[in-house]
Amino acid sequence: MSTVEKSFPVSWDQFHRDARALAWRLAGLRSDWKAIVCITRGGLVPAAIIAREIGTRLIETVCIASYHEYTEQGELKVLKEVAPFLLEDDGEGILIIDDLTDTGKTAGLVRAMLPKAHFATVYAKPKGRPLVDTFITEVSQDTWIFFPWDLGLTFQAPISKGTAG
Ligand SMILES: O=P(O)(O)OC[C@H]1O[C@H](OP(=O)(O)OP(=O)(O)O)[C@H](O)[C@@H]1O
Ligand code: HPA
Ligand SMILES: [Mg+2]
Repeated sequence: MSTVEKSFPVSWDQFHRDARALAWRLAGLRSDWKAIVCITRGGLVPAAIIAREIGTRLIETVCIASYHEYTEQGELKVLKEVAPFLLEDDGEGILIIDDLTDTGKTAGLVRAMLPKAHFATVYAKPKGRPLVDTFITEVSQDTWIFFPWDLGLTFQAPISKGTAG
C-alpha cells in the first residue's frame, strides 16, 4: 500500500495475545495440522507462537520480499520456495502463516503454490481479506501496522503540545 493515513502500533504483549488467539481458532479447526509454512520474515514470529500452541514441529519457510522502501511495495521476489515434499496433495493439511495481508499479493502468490492449504494471518486489510481463511483483527486499508520488532521506546510529546500519531 502507499497511502498511509493512520498508524496501528502493536506491542509484543498485544502481538502475543493476538497470535495466541489465532492459534486457538486454528486448533479448533483441526488437531492434526501436518506442517506450518511461514512467509518470511514477518510470518516467522506468529509461526513460532502458533507452532508451540498447536504442537507442530515441522516448520518450513517460503521467503518473499516485496516492500523495499517502507510502505512502497515493489515486485514480489521469491527468494526460496517450499520444499517439494510439502507440495504433495496441493498443501492439504498445511497451515500457511503470515503476520498480515495488505494488498493480498503475497497471499495470492503463496496460495498458488499450495492451493489446498489453510492461510492464516494475525491481521488483515480489506484488499487482502478474501485471500485469507482465518485472521484475528482487521484494520482499514489506509492504516499502517507497526510491529513490535520494528519499534523502540521513544519520547512522546504531550497531546497538547503537538501532533499525535
Ligand atoms: O499483502 P501484501 O501487500 O502482499 O503485503 C503483505 C506482506 O508484506 C509484508 O512482508 P514484506 O514483503 O514487507 O517482507 P517482511 O515480512 O520480510 O517484512 C508482510 O509481512 C506480508 O508478508
Ligand atoms: O501495514 C503494514 N505494516 C507492516 N508491514 C507491512 N507490509 C505490508 N503492509 C504492512
Ligand atoms: Mg512478510
